[in-house]
Amino acid sequence: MAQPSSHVTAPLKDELDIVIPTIRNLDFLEQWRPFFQPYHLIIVQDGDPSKNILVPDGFDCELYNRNDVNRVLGPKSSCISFKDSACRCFGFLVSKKKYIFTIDDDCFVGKDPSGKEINALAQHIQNLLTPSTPFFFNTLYDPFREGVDFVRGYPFSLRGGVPTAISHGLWLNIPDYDAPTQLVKPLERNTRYVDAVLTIPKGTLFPMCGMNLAFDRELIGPAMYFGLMGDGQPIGRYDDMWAGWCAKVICDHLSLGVKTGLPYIWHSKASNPFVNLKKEYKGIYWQEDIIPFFQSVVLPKDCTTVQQCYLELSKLVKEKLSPVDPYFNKLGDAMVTWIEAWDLLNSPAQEPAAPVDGVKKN
Ligand SMILES: O=c1ccn([C@@H]2O[C@H](COP(=O)(O)OP(=O)(O)O[C@H]3O[C@@H](CO)[C@H](O)[C@H]3O)[C@@H](O)[C@H]2O)c(=O)[nH]1
Ligand SMILES: [Mn+2]
Repeated sequence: MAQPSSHVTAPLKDELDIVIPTIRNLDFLEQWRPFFQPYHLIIVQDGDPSKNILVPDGFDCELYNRNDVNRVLGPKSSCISFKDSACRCFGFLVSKKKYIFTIDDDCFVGKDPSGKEINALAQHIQNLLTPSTPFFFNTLYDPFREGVDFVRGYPFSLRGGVPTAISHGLWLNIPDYDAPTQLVKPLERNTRYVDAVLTIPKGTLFPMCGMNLAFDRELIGPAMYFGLMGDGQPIGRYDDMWAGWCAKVICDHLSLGVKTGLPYIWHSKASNPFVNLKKEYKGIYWQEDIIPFFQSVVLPKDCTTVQQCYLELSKLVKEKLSPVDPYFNKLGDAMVTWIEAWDLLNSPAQEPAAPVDGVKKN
């Protein structure tokens, strides 16, 4: 039984937007109502814009469909994917808030081992508001959690940590497996609740999943581009992975932190593994070249903003990865278009975007 909304806190309710990419009705919001109702939702409707997406009453939300994306961005809309969850990054563009929480519409409220419902949003906020420790590993995990601290031998000069840019949550029930793994393990369910939050060490990449993810938009927003995926592209379902690799390299360069672990959500996967295999198979072998590329990236010292780092990265993507496939030339150009769109929509003079074809509901 969901907690009555009167008993649920709503930290940062005016500084955080919830971004949901969707191709289906959003009934799942009923279960999240106690946790999400105080917040503003940005819904990015993918696929056919003429399809009517039902949103439960009582949520403060704006819904953007593809017609809105094209209207708001004009020719720059070419950088926003179509028919892939990558479209969610349009919501990151149009938000005006400091924090973003993005969640998939087949993710539900999880329960911790005591049976208590998990307020995933509050845990992400706790992760983002406390420092990360990428330069020296704390063996008792996140030292800024209640009841934990730095262990003996941890340099005092490093105990201040660094600002946290990304909070990566996990999933009970259906784990975020790639299609081959899901095909050979169709019945595997994640029942393991690990009560830990870890900073991902500097110099280490990780597979960022977009289904239960929060980030500080002012610290790392311009790097959270989910790439060119889906319709018309040779690859899909690597949207969040691409953003995670780019963002982690930039976080390392700018001394920002990335945390993974709590909170858990309950994932009841809606997609088909055979369809997924067709979308992601190129990514499965391309990533054997992509990962060494990101591991080798050294950004110039004079890159001091996320945008500068990202534009430098786009040049390296075109130079180093286009021999893997010409797609990376197109992706490198789309990365530049994304930054142009980001700077356009986030310049002080810019009026906030608003859906016209989509709907604004209060
Ligand atoms: O063409 C599409 C397909 C889906 N969406 C929306 O995106 C999310 C994720 O879709 P779904 O839950 O069906 O996919 P999964 O296989 O469970 O998860 C994948 O999605 C990414 C994580 O977010 C990652 O690639 C995989 O983990 C839902 O909200 C769909 O409605 C879409 O917008 N367009
Ligand atoms: Mn899913």
